[in-house]
Amino acid sequence: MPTSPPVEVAVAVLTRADGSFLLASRPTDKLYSGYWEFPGGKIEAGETPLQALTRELDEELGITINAATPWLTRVFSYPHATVRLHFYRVTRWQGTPTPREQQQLVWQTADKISVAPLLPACIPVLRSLTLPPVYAITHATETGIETSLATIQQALQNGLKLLQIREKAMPHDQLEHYAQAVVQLAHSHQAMILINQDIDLAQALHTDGVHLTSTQLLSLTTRPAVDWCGASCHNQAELKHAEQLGVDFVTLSPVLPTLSHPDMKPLGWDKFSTLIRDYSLSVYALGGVQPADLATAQAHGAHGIAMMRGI
Ligand SMILES: Nc1nc2c([nH]c(=O)n2[C@H]2C[C@H](O)[C@@H](COP(=O)(O)OP(=O)(O)OP(=O)(O)O)O2)c(=O)[nH]1
Repeated sequence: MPTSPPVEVAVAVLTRADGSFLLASRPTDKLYSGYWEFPGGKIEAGETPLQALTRELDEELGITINAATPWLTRVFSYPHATVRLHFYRVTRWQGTPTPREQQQLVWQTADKISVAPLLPACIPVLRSLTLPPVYAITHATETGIETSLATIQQALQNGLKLLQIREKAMPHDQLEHYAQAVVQLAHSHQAMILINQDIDLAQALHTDGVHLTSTQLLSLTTRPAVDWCGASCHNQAELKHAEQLGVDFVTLSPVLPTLSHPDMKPLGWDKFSTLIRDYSLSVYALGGVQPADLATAQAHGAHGIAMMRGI
């Protein structure tokens, strides 16, 4: 029997400055009535996802979108249909969200959801929403350990929440000591810490997980047993494999010319956004990017930016 194409849906993660986002209960006349969901609805013929979202937020909440960036696209199969959800992050709007379809509205944070049940397709997205916009990567072999630890401490004090230890040329003994110090620093600031490549060390030091190299990613057929798993990607094949493996997020690089990989041709923002159009995982733009590039990265579909220098 031929399968029908997925129903295309545009969905808004309407986010306030404090990081909380809006959930709405589904009205009584709809399937899954009473379930909580992100505001949005089906994309009509001839509409782009953003046009549909603009219409839906006006109809459902009486607001006008001022700033929205593409985020994740996830396919989910319900018994009644398969849906493809085009998530947008909406950070600025005009008007106050007001229930226009007898729905209830509630502001929530990803780590503390107080309403239930959620539409099943929304649940995996909550994990992605806990990921911060900046992902820092260490380069202590270059700067020296003391400088690196001082820089990390300062960055943590300034709000850094996600860090990868990537010291490919550091002798193993030294790496263990350095990593121990970084884990302690990160955890004392409620930041997450991943280790590049070394799954055993990541587990031994009670880090939050591992960041796979692209070669390691392609060689794996099952996801490592860690809480958080990131992966480095440079092309479509790696992006696809990361999805199949079920990692939590990826970096895609190099976006711009970068000191650490001077021989690699940068993707540029257009190719970057083409590669991750309709992608289901959070993507950090990496390679030559600076804090000032965050808005550009998000406008091109990135979750955020990853940086070695510039933290
Ligand atoms: N709006 C929204 N829909 C979601 C989410 N998660 C999820 O699986 N869906 C599914 C449920 C539905 O099958 C589909 C959206 O359809 P809908 O019935 O709400 O669409 P609509 O507002 O255009 O309403 P209608 O014209 O069909 O009555 O997407 C979500 O977070 N928000």
